Amino acid sequence: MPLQNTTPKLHIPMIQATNLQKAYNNVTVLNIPTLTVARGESFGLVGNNGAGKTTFFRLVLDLIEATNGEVMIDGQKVARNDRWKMITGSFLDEGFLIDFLTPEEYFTFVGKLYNKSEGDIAQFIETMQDFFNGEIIGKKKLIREFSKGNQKKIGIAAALLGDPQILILDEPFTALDPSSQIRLKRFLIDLQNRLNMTMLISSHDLNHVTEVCQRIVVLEKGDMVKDLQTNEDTLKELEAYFSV
Ligand SMILES: Nc1ncnc2c1ncn2[C@@H]1O[C@H](COP(=O)(O)OP(=O)(O)OP(=O)(O)O)[C@@H](O)[C@H]1O
Repeated sequence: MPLQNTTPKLHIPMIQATNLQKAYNNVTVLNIPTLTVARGESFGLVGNNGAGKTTFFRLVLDLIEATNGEVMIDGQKVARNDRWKMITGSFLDEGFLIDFLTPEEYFTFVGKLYNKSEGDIAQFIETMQDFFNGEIIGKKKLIREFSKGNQKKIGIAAALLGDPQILILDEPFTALDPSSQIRLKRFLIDLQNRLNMTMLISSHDLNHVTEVCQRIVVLEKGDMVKDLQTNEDTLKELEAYFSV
């Protein structure tokens, strides 16, 4: 057997950013000298509007090109190959959806990308029923006809359809009703505990993000200004930081 197949990868960080910079019109909007996310870590990203959170996620997912530096997932440069895509699930915004399909058609489409059978997809939908709260399946509506919150649920579910090792969600709690926010929190914590899933989650809600993430990084104008292991003081520390 070739050596690379027998070498355990456990020592390689799940996500590694090195000298990562993004500039628009010569203005740097993100500057991360080095950042490592370990396997199974739940990583929360907070920061005011325009701090660079979505830009960072777009760079991690190779949706935009870095001005300098690189991101590696599972030891592979995201900008050089596709293998990391099979272990990465993500939902940043409704641009990820195909909104002229019904949710069922969309899940079938995404499931096929991950070689899922019809039975696998039906079983997956069943596991999401609590999160969907009876509002998504069997409605005979196109995704574009659903509310923003329900579109978000469809996108988050689709991100999980390929059994990812890494889940990247941009502001997943925004637009969800309070019951759905609580269900989503429980669901994410369960995925961490049961599957050791690595998570990157941005949020403007300091309560939610500190409940769900073991580590919180604060971005300010593109710079990482805090990197905290979550404990009982973290919420207070963040509230103090953001209070004006
Ligand atoms: N395509 C673009 N062209 C020019 N500037 C851009 C572009 N995309 C993002 N920016 C700028 O990059 C900066 C970071 O934006 P980004 O969307 O990453 O912030 P964010 O932290 O996700 O903000 P929010 O909390 O408002 O969603 C902002 O100043 C934004 O105006």
